[in-house]
Amino acid sequence: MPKSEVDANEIPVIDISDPSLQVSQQVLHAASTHGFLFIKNDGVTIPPKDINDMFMLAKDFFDSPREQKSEFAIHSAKAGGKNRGWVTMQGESLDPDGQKQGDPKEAFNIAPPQPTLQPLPSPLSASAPLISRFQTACHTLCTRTLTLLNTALQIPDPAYFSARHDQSLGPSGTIFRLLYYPQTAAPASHDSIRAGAHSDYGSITLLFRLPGQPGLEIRTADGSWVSVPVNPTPSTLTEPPILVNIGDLLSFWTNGMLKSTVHRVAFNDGEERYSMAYFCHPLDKARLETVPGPVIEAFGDKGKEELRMQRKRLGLEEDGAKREVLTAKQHLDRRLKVTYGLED
Ligand SMILES: O=C(O)CCC(=O)C(=O)O
Ligand SMILES: [Fe+2]
Repeated sequence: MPKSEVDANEIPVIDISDPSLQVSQQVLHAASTHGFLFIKNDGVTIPPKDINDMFMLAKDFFDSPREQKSEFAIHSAKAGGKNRGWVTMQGESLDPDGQKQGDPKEAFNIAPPQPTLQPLPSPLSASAPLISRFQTACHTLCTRTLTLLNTALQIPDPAYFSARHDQSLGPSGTIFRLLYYPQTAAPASHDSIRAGAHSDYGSITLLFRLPGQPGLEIRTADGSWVSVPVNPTPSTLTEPPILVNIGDLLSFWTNGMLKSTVHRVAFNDGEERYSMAYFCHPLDKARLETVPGPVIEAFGDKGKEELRMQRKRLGLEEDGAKREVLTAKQHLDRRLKVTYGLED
Protein backbone atom coordinates (compact mmCIF):
# COMPACT_ATOMS: atom_id res chain seq x y z
CA MET A 1 0.00 0.00 0.00
CA PRO A 2 1.24 3.51 -0.65
CA LYS A 3 2.28 5.39 2.45
CA SER A 4 0.57 8.59 1.41
CA GLU A 5 -1.10 10.56 -1.30
CA VAL A 6 1.08 13.06 -3.08
CA ASP A 7 0.66 16.63 -1.89
CA ALA A 8 -1.59 18.59 -4.29
CA ASN A 9 1.03 21.35 -4.39
CA GLU A 10 3.68 18.91 -5.54
CA ILE A 11 1.71 17.97 -8.65
CA PRO A 12 0.16 21.32 -9.45
CA VAL A 13 -3.01 21.89 -11.45
CA ILE A 14 -2.01 24.38 -14.14
CA ASP A 15 -4.41 26.39 -16.27
CA ILE A 16 -2.75 26.73 -19.67
CA SER A 17 -5.70 28.38 -21.42
CA ASP A 18 -3.91 31.73 -21.37
CA PRO A 19 -0.30 30.78 -22.11
CA SER A 20 2.32 33.19 -20.77
CA LEU A 21 5.94 33.03 -19.68
CA GLN A 22 4.75 32.52 -16.12
CA VAL A 23 2.55 29.57 -17.12
CA SER A 24 5.43 28.05 -19.08
CA GLN A 25 7.65 28.32 -16.02
CA GLN A 26 5.06 26.58 -13.87
CA VAL A 27 4.97 23.73 -16.39
CA LEU A 28 8.76 23.53 -16.46
CA HIS A 29 8.98 23.52 -12.68
CA ALA A 30 6.56 20.59 -12.39
CA ALA A 31 8.24 18.74 -15.27
CA SER A 32 11.63 19.04 -13.66
CA THR A 33 10.58 18.00 -10.15
CA HIS A 34 8.13 15.06 -10.17
CA GLY A 35 7.78 14.98 -13.96
CA PHE A 36 3.99 15.02 -13.43
CA LEU A 37 1.49 17.86 -13.68
CA PHE A 38 -2.25 18.30 -14.03
CA ILE A 39 -3.66 20.48 -16.77
CA LYS A 40 -7.01 22.04 -16.04
CA ASN A 41 -9.55 20.80 -18.56
CA ASP A 42 -10.71 23.91 -20.45
CA GLY A 43 -13.83 21.99 -21.52
CA VAL A 44 -13.17 22.69 -25.20
CA THR A 45 -9.85 21.16 -26.33
CA ILE A 46 -10.80 17.70 -25.06
CA PRO A 47 -14.51 17.95 -24.25
CA PRO A 48 -15.49 16.06 -21.07
CA LYS A 49 -18.31 14.42 -23.05
CA ASP A 50 -15.79 12.90 -25.45
CA ILE A 51 -13.77 11.61 -22.50
CA ASN A 52 -16.89 9.99 -21.04
CA ASP A 53 -17.96 8.58 -24.40
CA MET A 54 -14.47 7.13 -24.94
CA PHE A 55 -14.60 5.43 -21.54
CA MET A 56 -18.02 3.94 -22.34
CA LEU A 57 -16.75 2.74 -25.70
CA ALA A 58 -13.68 1.18 -24.06
CA LYS A 59 -15.92 -0.65 -21.59
CA ASP A 60 -18.09 -2.03 -24.43
CA PHE A 61 -14.99 -3.14 -26.26
CA PHE A 62 -13.37 -4.94 -23.32
CA ASP A 63 -16.77 -6.60 -22.59
CA SER A 64 -16.94 -7.97 -26.14
CA PRO A 65 -16.24 -11.69 -26.83
CA ARG A 66 -12.65 -12.77 -26.47
CA GLU A 67 -12.51 -14.20 -30.02
CA GLN A 68 -13.53 -10.84 -31.41
CA LYS A 69 -10.70 -9.10 -29.55
CA SER A 70 -8.06 -11.73 -30.25
CA GLU A 71 -8.60 -11.43 -33.99
CA PHE A 72 -6.96 -8.02 -33.63
CA ALA A 73 -4.05 -9.20 -31.49
CA ILE A 74 -1.19 -6.80 -30.83
CA HIS A 75 1.41 -6.62 -33.64
CA SER A 76 -0.82 -8.71 -35.99
CA ALA A 77 -1.30 -7.76 -39.63
CA LYS A 78 -5.05 -7.61 -39.04
CA ALA A 79 -4.56 -4.91 -36.36
CA GLY A 80 -2.32 -2.87 -38.65
CA GLY A 81 1.12 -4.09 -37.50
CA LYS A 82 3.65 -3.46 -34.76
CA ASN A 83 2.44 -2.08 -31.43
CA ARG A 84 -1.20 -1.89 -32.59
CA GLY A 85 -4.14 -3.92 -31.40
CA TRP A 86 -5.27 -5.95 -28.41
CA VAL A 87 -3.06 -7.00 -25.51
CA THR A 88 -4.45 -9.93 -23.57
CA MET A 89 -4.26 -10.38 -19.76
CA GLN A 90 -0.66 -10.86 -18.68
CA GLY A 91 0.37 -10.20 -22.27
CA GLU A 92 3.00 -7.61 -21.40
CA SER A 93 5.42 -6.85 -18.60
CA LEU A 94 6.19 -3.23 -17.89
CA ASP A 95 8.73 -4.31 -15.29
CA PRO A 96 10.21 -7.58 -16.60
CA ASP A 97 12.98 -7.64 -13.97
CA GLY A 98 10.64 -7.05 -11.04
CA GLN A 99 7.65 -9.22 -11.98
CA LYS A 100 7.24 -12.96 -12.36
CA GLN A 101 4.07 -12.66 -14.42
CA GLY A 102 2.80 -10.14 -16.94
CA ASP A 103 0.52 -7.30 -15.89
CA PRO A 104 -3.07 -8.37 -15.01
CA LYS A 105 -4.65 -6.01 -17.51
CA GLU A 106 -5.96 -5.80 -21.06
CA ALA A 107 -5.17 -3.01 -23.48
CA PHE A 108 -5.93 -1.87 -27.00
CA ASN A 109 -3.41 0.29 -28.88
CA ILE A 110 -4.52 2.69 -31.58
CA ALA A 111 -2.01 4.49 -33.82
CA PRO A 112 -2.61 8.04 -35.12
CA PRO A 113 -5.31 8.35 -37.78
CA GLN A 114 -2.81 9.67 -40.39
CA PRO A 115 -3.11 8.76 -43.21
CA THR A 116 -6.02 6.54 -42.10
CA LEU A 117 -7.20 4.93 -38.90
CA GLN A 118 -6.00 1.35 -38.46
CA PRO A 119 -8.52 -1.50 -38.84
CA LEU A 120 -10.63 -1.76 -35.68
CA PRO A 121 -12.85 -4.50 -34.25
CA SER A 122 -16.45 -3.94 -33.26
CA PRO A 123 -17.60 -1.89 -31.35
CA LEU A 124 -14.61 0.43 -31.82
CA SER A 125 -15.04 0.43 -35.60
CA ALA A 126 -18.49 2.02 -35.37
CA SER A 127 -17.03 4.95 -33.39
CA ALA A 128 -14.06 5.75 -35.62
CA PRO A 129 -14.96 9.49 -35.85
CA LEU A 130 -14.98 9.83 -32.04
CA ILE A 131 -11.66 7.97 -31.73
CA SER A 132 -9.93 10.08 -34.41
CA ARG A 133 -11.30 13.30 -32.93
CA PHE A 134 -10.08 12.28 -29.50
CA GLN A 135 -6.60 11.44 -30.79
CA THR A 136 -6.34 14.77 -32.62
CA ALA A 137 -7.48 16.67 -29.52
CA CYS A 138 -4.93 14.85 -27.36
CA HIS A 139 -2.20 15.69 -29.82
CA THR A 140 -3.18 19.37 -29.77
CA LEU A 141 -2.88 19.42 -25.98
CA CYS A 142 0.50 17.65 -26.14
CA THR A 143 1.82 20.16 -28.67
CA ARG A 144 0.65 23.07 -26.49
CA THR A 145 2.38 21.60 -23.47
CA LEU A 146 5.56 20.96 -25.43
CA THR A 147 5.51 24.53 -26.74
CA LEU A 148 5.26 25.86 -23.18
CA LEU A 149 8.29 23.78 -22.24
CA ASN A 150 10.07 25.07 -25.36
CA THR A 151 9.45 28.63 -24.16
CA ALA A 152 10.50 28.09 -20.56
CA LEU A 153 13.65 26.26 -21.67
CA GLN A 154 14.50 29.24 -23.92
CA ILE A 155 15.25 26.97 -26.85
CA PRO A 156 16.32 29.33 -29.68
CA ASP A 157 14.03 27.59 -32.19
CA PRO A 158 10.51 28.30 -30.83
CA ALA A 159 9.17 25.32 -32.82
CA TYR A 160 11.89 22.84 -31.83
CA PHE A 161 9.50 20.46 -30.07
CA SER A 162 6.34 21.18 -32.05
CA ALA A 163 8.03 20.57 -35.42
CA ARG A 164 9.33 17.23 -34.17
CA HIS A 165 5.79 16.22 -33.21
CA ASP A 166 4.06 17.41 -36.38
CA GLN A 167 2.20 14.30 -37.49
CA SER A 168 1.79 15.60 -41.03
CA LEU A 169 5.57 15.33 -41.50
CA GLY A 170 5.91 11.57 -41.14
CA PRO A 171 5.37 8.48 -38.98
CA SER A 172 5.88 8.43 -35.24
CA GLY A 173 5.50 6.00 -32.36
CA THR A 174 2.54 7.93 -30.94
CA ILE A 175 -0.07 5.57 -29.55
CA PHE A 176 -3.47 5.96 -27.93
CA ARG A 177 -4.12 3.16 -25.47
CA LEU A 178 -7.31 1.95 -23.81
CA LEU A 179 -6.64 0.05 -20.60
CA TYR A 180 -8.76 -2.32 -18.53
CA TYR A 181 -7.79 -3.82 -15.19
CA PRO A 182 -10.39 -6.50 -14.32
CA GLN A 183 -11.69 -6.96 -10.81
CA THR A 184 -9.47 -9.33 -8.85
CA ALA A 185 -9.40 -10.93 -5.44
CA ALA A 186 -6.87 -9.47 -3.04
CA PRO A 187 -3.44 -10.30 -4.45
CA ALA A 188 -1.51 -13.12 -2.83
CA SER A 189 1.64 -11.09 -2.50
CA HIS A 190 2.31 -7.55 -1.41
CA ASP A 191 4.47 -7.01 -4.45
CA SER A 192 1.63 -7.79 -6.86
CA ILE A 193 0.70 -4.82 -8.93
CA ARG A 194 -1.56 -4.08 -11.88
CA ALA A 195 0.98 -2.30 -14.05
CA GLY A 196 4.64 -2.83 -13.24
CA ALA A 197 7.00 0.00 -12.30
CA HIS A 198 8.11 1.78 -15.47
CA SER A 199 8.78 5.12 -17.06
CA ASP A 200 6.95 6.05 -20.25
CA TYR A 201 8.76 5.64 -23.54
CA GLY A 202 7.70 8.76 -25.44
CA SER A 203 7.87 12.55 -25.01
CA ILE A 204 4.83 13.18 -22.86
CA THR A 205 1.80 11.14 -21.83
CA LEU A 206 -1.76 12.30 -21.16
CA LEU A 207 -3.56 10.08 -18.69
CA PHE A 208 -7.32 9.85 -18.23
CA ARG A 209 -8.75 8.09 -15.19
CA LEU A 210 -12.17 7.81 -13.60
CA PRO A 211 -13.20 9.23 -10.23
CA GLY A 212 -13.33 6.44 -7.63
CA GLN A 213 -10.71 4.36 -9.49
CA PRO A 214 -7.37 5.19 -7.85
CA GLY A 215 -4.21 3.11 -8.17
CA LEU A 216 -1.60 5.22 -9.93
CA GLU A 217 1.53 5.68 -7.83
CA ILE A 218 4.79 7.50 -8.48
CA ARG A 219 8.19 6.72 -7.04
CA THR A 220 9.60 9.72 -5.22
CA ALA A 221 13.26 10.64 -4.83
CA ASP A 222 13.56 8.73 -1.52
CA GLY A 223 12.23 5.56 -3.17
CA SER A 224 8.79 5.59 -1.53
CA TRP A 225 5.56 5.18 -3.52
CA VAL A 226 2.87 7.84 -3.27
CA SER A 227 -0.52 7.73 -4.96
CA VAL A 228 -1.71 10.35 -7.41
CA PRO A 229 -5.34 11.40 -6.92
CA VAL A 230 -7.73 11.37 -9.90
CA ASN A 231 -9.00 14.82 -9.00
CA PRO A 232 -6.82 16.65 -6.47
CA THR A 233 -9.30 19.48 -5.90
CA PRO A 234 -12.84 18.14 -6.43
CA SER A 235 -14.32 21.10 -4.56
CA THR A 236 -13.13 23.56 -7.20
CA LEU A 237 -12.90 21.35 -10.29
CA THR A 238 -15.99 19.42 -11.30
CA GLU A 239 -14.10 17.73 -14.16
CA PRO A 240 -10.90 15.89 -13.24
CA PRO A 241 -7.88 17.68 -14.70
CA ILE A 242 -5.78 15.87 -17.29
CA LEU A 243 -2.69 14.25 -15.86
CA VAL A 244 0.45 14.82 -17.92
CA ASN A 245 3.75 13.08 -17.35
CA ILE A 246 7.17 13.40 -18.87
CA GLY A 247 8.50 10.40 -20.80
CA ASP A 248 12.05 9.21 -21.42
CA LEU A 249 12.59 11.19 -24.61
CA LEU A 250 12.10 14.63 -23.04
CA SER A 251 14.48 13.53 -20.37
CA PHE A 252 17.06 12.54 -22.99
CA TRP A 253 16.56 15.80 -24.85
CA THR A 254 17.02 17.94 -21.75
CA ASN A 255 20.03 16.07 -20.41
CA GLY A 256 17.96 14.67 -17.54
CA MET A 257 16.55 18.04 -16.45
CA LEU A 258 12.96 16.92 -17.09
CA LYS A 259 12.10 13.88 -15.03
CA SER A 260 10.75 10.70 -16.57
CA THR A 261 9.41 9.49 -13.24
CA VAL A 262 8.88 5.81 -12.55
CA HIS A 263 5.24 4.96 -11.81
CA ARG A 264 3.00 1.90 -11.45
CA VAL A 265 -0.61 0.90 -10.84
CA ALA A 266 -1.41 -0.70 -7.47
CA PHE A 267 -4.37 -3.00 -6.73
CA ASN A 268 -5.94 -0.89 -4.00
CA ASP A 269 -9.19 -2.77 -3.29
CA GLY A 270 -9.02 -4.74 -6.54
CA GLU A 271 -12.14 -3.16 -8.06
CA GLU A 272 -12.22 -3.08 -11.83
CA ARG A 273 -10.50 -0.07 -13.30
CA TYR A 274 -10.35 1.67 -16.67
CA SER A 275 -7.86 4.24 -17.90
CA MET A 276 -6.76 5.75 -21.20
CA ALA A 277 -3.29 6.97 -22.07
CA TYR A 278 -2.16 9.05 -25.01
CA PHE A 279 1.56 8.43 -25.49
CA CYS A 280 2.91 11.29 -27.57
CA HIS A 281 6.09 10.40 -29.47
CA PRO A 282 8.24 12.48 -31.81
CA LEU A 283 8.65 11.64 -35.48
CA ASP A 284 10.55 8.38 -35.99
CA LYS A 285 13.51 10.19 -37.48
CA ALA A 286 13.96 12.66 -34.57
CA ARG A 287 17.42 12.40 -33.06
CA LEU A 288 17.74 12.07 -29.31
CA GLU A 289 20.50 14.51 -28.55
CA THR A 290 20.71 17.35 -26.08
CA VAL A 291 18.61 20.30 -27.22
CA PRO A 292 20.53 23.59 -27.50
CA GLY A 293 19.55 26.38 -25.12
CA PRO A 294 20.79 28.26 -22.06
CA VAL A 295 18.51 26.65 -19.48
CA ILE A 296 19.49 23.08 -20.34
CA GLU A 297 23.12 24.17 -20.62
CA ALA A 298 23.02 25.75 -17.15
CA PHE A 299 21.56 22.51 -15.76
CA GLY A 300 24.86 20.92 -16.72
CA ASP A 301 25.35 17.27 -15.85
CA LYS A 302 23.10 17.23 -12.78
CA GLY A 303 20.85 14.73 -14.59
CA LYS A 304 23.68 12.28 -15.14
CA GLU A 305 22.30 9.64 -12.79
CA GLU A 306 18.82 9.88 -14.34
CA LEU A 307 20.27 9.39 -17.83
CA ARG A 308 22.52 6.58 -16.70
CA MET A 309 19.49 4.65 -15.39
CA GLN A 310 17.67 5.18 -18.67
CA ARG A 311 20.58 4.02 -20.77
CA LYS A 312 20.84 0.97 -18.54
CA ARG A 313 17.16 0.15 -19.15
CA LEU A 314 17.91 0.26 -22.85
CA GLY A 315 21.02 -1.89 -22.56
CA LEU A 316 23.18 0.90 -24.01
CA GLU A 317 26.87 1.44 -23.64
CA GLU A 318 27.62 3.45 -20.48
CA ASP A 319 31.02 4.71 -21.49
CA GLY A 320 30.55 8.31 -22.61
CA ALA A 321 33.15 7.97 -25.34
CA LYS A 322 31.12 5.31 -27.10
CA ARG A 323 27.75 6.99 -26.68
CA GLU A 324 25.56 6.56 -29.71
CA VAL A 325 22.79 9.02 -30.62
CA LEU A 326 19.56 7.11 -31.15
CA THR A 327 16.63 8.12 -33.27
CA ALA A 328 13.19 8.07 -31.67
CA LYS A 329 12.37 4.94 -33.69
CA GLN A 330 15.48 3.07 -32.56
CA HIS A 331 14.68 3.99 -28.96
CA LEU A 332 11.08 2.78 -29.21
CA ASP A 333 12.11 -0.46 -30.91
CA ARG A 334 14.46 -1.20 -28.02
CA ARG A 335 11.76 -0.54 -25.43
CA LEU A 336 9.18 -2.68 -27.25
CA LYS A 337 11.69 -5.48 -27.50
CA VAL A 338 12.04 -5.53 -23.71
CA THR A 339 8.30 -5.17 -23.04
CA TYR A 340 7.07 -7.81 -25.50
CA GLY A 341 10.21 -9.78 -26.32
CA LEU A 342 9.82 -8.52 -29.91
CA GLU A 343 12.60 -8.71 -32.44
CA ASP A 344 13.27 -5.70 -34.69
O1 LIG B 1 -3.53 2.97 -15.89
C1 LIG B 1 -2.88 3.92 -15.46
O2 LIG B 1 -3.37 4.72 -14.64
C2 LIG B 1 -1.45 4.15 -15.86
C3 LIG B 1 -0.94 3.23 -16.92
C4 LIG B 1 0.46 3.55 -17.34
O3 LIG B 1 1.22 4.16 -16.62
C5 LIG B 1 0.92 3.15 -18.68
O4 LIG B 1 0.22 2.37 -19.35
O5 LIG B 1 2.00 3.61 -19.10
FE1 LIG C 1 2.99 4.78 -17.75
